[in-house]
Amino acid sequence: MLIFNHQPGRDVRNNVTGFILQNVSPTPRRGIDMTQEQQTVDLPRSVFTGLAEARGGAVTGNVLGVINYTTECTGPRVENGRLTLDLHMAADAGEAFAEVWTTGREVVTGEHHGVVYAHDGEYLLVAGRIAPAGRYTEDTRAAYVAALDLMDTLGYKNCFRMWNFINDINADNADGLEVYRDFCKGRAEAFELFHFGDSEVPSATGIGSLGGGIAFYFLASRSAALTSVENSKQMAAYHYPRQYGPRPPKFARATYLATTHTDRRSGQIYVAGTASIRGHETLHAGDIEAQVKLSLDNIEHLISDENLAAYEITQGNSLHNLDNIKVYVRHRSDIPAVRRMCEERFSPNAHIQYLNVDVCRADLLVEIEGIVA
Ligand SMILES: C=C(O[C@@H]1C=C(C(=O)O)C=C[C@H]1O)C(=O)O
Repeated sequence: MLIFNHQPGRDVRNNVTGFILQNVSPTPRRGIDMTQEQQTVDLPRSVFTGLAEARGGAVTGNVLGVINYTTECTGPRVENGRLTLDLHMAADAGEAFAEVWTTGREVVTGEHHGVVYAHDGEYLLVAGRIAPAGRYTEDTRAAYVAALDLMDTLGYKNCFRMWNFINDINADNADGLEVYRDFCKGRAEAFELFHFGDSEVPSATGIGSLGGGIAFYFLASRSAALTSVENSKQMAAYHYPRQYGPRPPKFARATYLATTHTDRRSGQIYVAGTASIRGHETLHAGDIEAQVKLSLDNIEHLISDENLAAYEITQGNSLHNLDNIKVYVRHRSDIPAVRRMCEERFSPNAHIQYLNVDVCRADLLVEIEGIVA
């Protein structure tokens, strides 16, 4: 059973949640384990490639997983020994691409309460899917619980990045609640069950998709050092006021991942989906160019030494250090203008994918994410 949904006589929520409540201990999730303080670990890598190349094994090294941004949502599954998830994020085959995650060690795959995973002793990739439904809170909670329980069970407690692809993200659910807000409720409840403090939630993307209910994939580490980073010019999403839904979106603006607990100069920065928001408000409704500019300005500030000083991180980053970039654009006709503006500010060597999907607030036209690697 690889898709979460409610069927008469089989209540995934009660099964999974009941199991968890007996097993979760209320200990802090993170914190420096002194035995690990000086330990050095490698950092995970991802590349964008064509679907056929990813399938044909053109990517060398140990593959943690293949995420296909393609024309239908299937999986997650283990295919040719690799965790594979197909997301419905492309209108046709010409737009499709694969994101391949690689690691330095041998990878083992498996399945746990409906989620599929791959791990190498240091990093865990876990993927799941929730079937299309009239309501999502309970299935989201159950699916997240399965994934978070897996992290605890296998010992990958440092979850540093989550991606969520939500079909009909701005539509109303069966109760008149926006689907995105319905999803946020289930996610917040799952984090609560696992005693995640607000500053322990990972960076994330919560974005529209073209079909398939809700699909997700998460990355977690066993011993890499992790710091959640906020943007001093934006309100932390987990503090958004009630007007944005019954439970706020629980994610960090970025996560800083380093090879040792003392390294504050050469880590990776996983930048969450970033939009035209200051404080908690959407700015420039209806103006695509102004929204692109503010999204880029937000990322530029987020990864700057000025913002990172609060975390004692000094890397001298600019937008030229961002790579593995995804730009989500609500209206296809806006893509040429968005592309031109992004190319002006990102490095000419950056790998950038443009996707035509809805964004989590009806007034947002664009959103951008990436990695300083
Ligand atoms: C654009 C925003 O949120 C979006 C939704 C997210 C989520 O719910 O996980 C994470 C980042 C963005 O994809 C925002 O609130 O700034």
